[in-house]
Amino acid sequence: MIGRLNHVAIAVPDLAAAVKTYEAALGARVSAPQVLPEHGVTVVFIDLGNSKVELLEPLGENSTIAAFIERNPTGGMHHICYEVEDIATARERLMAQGARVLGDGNPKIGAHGKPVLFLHPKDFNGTLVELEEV
Ligand SMILES: CC[C@@H](C(=O)O)C(=O)SCCNC(=O)CCNC(=O)[C@H](O)C(C)(C)COP(=O)(O)OP(=O)(O)OC[C@H]1O[C@@H](n2cnc3c(N)ncnc32)[C@H](O)[C@@H]1OP(=O)(O)O
Ligand SMILES: [Co+2]
Repeated sequence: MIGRLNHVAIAVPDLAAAVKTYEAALGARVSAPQVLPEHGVTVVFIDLGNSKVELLEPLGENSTIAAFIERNPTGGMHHICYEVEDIATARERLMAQGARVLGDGNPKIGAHGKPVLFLHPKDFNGTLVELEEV
């Protein structure tokens, strides 16, 4: 079911500062920021050729990642995103296995304009898993 690694996401308290570090220290080519109120984050992507790094900063009072940044003030690894061919089939299989699909349980459109789902970290060895349909 899961295919390629689409991205690894790092939550940061200050996106502009993190972008500067990645550009200056790692020579990263960073995309323009995307403000995504429906996800409560602002994100940029670093294209690695075979995968991506997503840097994300809380957006707004009730950002989904506000609590994460409170717990990890300097930021940290936030989630891993695997690609799936069909998000509805993936959702059925996961629910049949008793995995918790987060939010209202329905896919949302993610930063790449594709449907995404999130799975509870407690069901995947402490790692927040995102699935993106490709
Ligand atoms: C840009 C769009 C999209 C894309 O296209 O790529 C994105 O990536 S959007 C990214 C932001 N959106 C999300 O993360 C949505 C899914 N996340 C959630 O629903 C919540 O963040 C959460 C996972 C339910 C956590 O909620 P939170 O309020 O932070 O805390 P809780 O107290 O409910 O946490 C319960 C438990 O889980 C641990 N936790 C929280 N976040 C993570 C994490 N990122 N990785 C690992 N573990 C995490 C938290 O520490 C709690 O553990 P205990 O204290 O042991 O109970
Ligand atoms: Co993501």
